[in-house]
Amino acid sequence: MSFMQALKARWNDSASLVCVGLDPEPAKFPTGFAGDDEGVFDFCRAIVDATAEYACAFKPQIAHFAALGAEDALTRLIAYLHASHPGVPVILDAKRGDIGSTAQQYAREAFERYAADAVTANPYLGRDSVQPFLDRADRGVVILCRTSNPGAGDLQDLVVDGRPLYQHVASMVARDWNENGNCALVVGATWPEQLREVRAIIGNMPILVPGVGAQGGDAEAVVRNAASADGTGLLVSSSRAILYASNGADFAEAAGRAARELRDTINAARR
Ligand SMILES: O=c1ccn([C@@H]2O[C@H](COP(=O)(O)O)[C@@H](O)[C@H]2O)c(=O)[nH]1
Repeated sequence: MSFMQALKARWNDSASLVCVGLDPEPAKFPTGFAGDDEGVFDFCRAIVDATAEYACAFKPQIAHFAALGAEDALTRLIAYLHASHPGVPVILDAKRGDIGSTAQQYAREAFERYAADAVTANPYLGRDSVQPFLDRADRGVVILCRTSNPGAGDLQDLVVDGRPLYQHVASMVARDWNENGNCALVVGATWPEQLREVRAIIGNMPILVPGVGAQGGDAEAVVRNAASADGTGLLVSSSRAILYASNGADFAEAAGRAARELRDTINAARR
């Protein structure tokens, strides 16, 4: 099954548009979890088991593992996700993109080494820098369009031929890059107006929406402005607000509760 087929099936089966972000930060772990490979894996596994029921996808952020030298934990975590929660797609948030020969290695890293179902990619270098990902029709390519951070507009809003650059990215991906039907876009929850504009450009293509929770985005506005015609089309991603909902012994239950509450907030807005 391809990433897009798996995502559609999971939206349906879970009745959830929540993507649980996995950004391990040992300083925020509860007592008893070390910052080494073992501790990172054990913490993330507990979070995954507590939240899978409410998740349409998981999104491990590669820098949070690599900075700790915990790449083995990431490999084991994705293998664990596939084995214990089959059917829940895994998006590796790596924001890759480089000249073709290097991009090929990034594609191998995401899809062979880590066995991710999809990867985030940066379109700044142009189509050839993303082509090795696009060529993998069975895997997803989630392309940065209008990011959630405060400085997103510095470059992404620059007006080119009468419209902002992020709208060109949206059009180009929807019209030209999505030949294999395996593309999605990233648009931050912190920009509801831009979400609405992007949805109008791209039809039903999925949008990964980080920025609810710790970054303050409004989940209801995300759904109102950017759900697709059938009420899906979104992966509303939250990391810290779920992972660190409690740093006590109840951390996993608190994470499950936070994921469930986000799912319910989103679903109330879908009706
Ligand atoms: O525009 C973007 C693209 C990616 N991210 C990533 O999502 C999570 C957000 O974490 P929170 O704790 O829910 O704020 C993180 O991994 C970012 O690297 C993003 O925030 N914005």
